[in-house]
Amino acid sequence: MRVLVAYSSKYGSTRGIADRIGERLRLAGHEVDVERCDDVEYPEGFDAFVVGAATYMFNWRKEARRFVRHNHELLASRPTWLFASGPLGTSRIDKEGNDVLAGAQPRQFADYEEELHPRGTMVFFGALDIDGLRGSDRILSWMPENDALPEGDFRDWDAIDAWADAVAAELATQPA
Ligand SMILES: Cc1cc2nc3c(=O)[nH]c(=O)nc-3n(C[C@H](O)[C@H](O)[C@H](O)COP(=O)(O)O)c2cc1C
Repeated sequence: MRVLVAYSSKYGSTRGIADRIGERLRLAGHEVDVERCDDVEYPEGFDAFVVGAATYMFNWRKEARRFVRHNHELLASRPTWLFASGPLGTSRIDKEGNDVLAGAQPRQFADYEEELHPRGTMVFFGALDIDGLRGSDRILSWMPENDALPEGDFRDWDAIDAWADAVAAELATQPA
């Protein structure tokens, strides 16, 4: 199947996740393009979609939201998966005993579940390099390190691979 992995990444860590998902789908025999959401020229040419973006201040990045808005009918009519990257740290459970990844779903996903009926949605741990922050994000570098935004690369490649392999397996069952 021809699969588009469309992503929106501010500092590059989500792009890395998108590239990795693309590689896994290719390994499973699919024909895959990995493109920034704003660079996608002909989405109609793909049979299936994986759309992913980083979460900032509880929102999926605007570029990805725009991509979904512009391609709403297409995404709703073909197999589509959504992912977000964001939470930082290694713990799956927070101090209150809540599931960190479930709690980090971007606000938009609830609506997308209703409107697009994606085959799956997923949240992956992200990465943060305080020294690399730009503009107003730099406010974080003036704050003492806190539990919510610890610095480091927390991307869980095993979880990413497992999810991508499940997507690939489901695509393999689709009629060509
Ligand atoms: C200013 C700022 C706000 C953030 N807000 C959130 C948030 O609301 N939820 C979340 O899960 N992660 C949040 N993060 C973490 C980022 O989503 C994480 O660093 C992500 O991996 C960045 O992806 P990128 O490198 O593709 O831009 C925030 C990070 C920064 C710097």
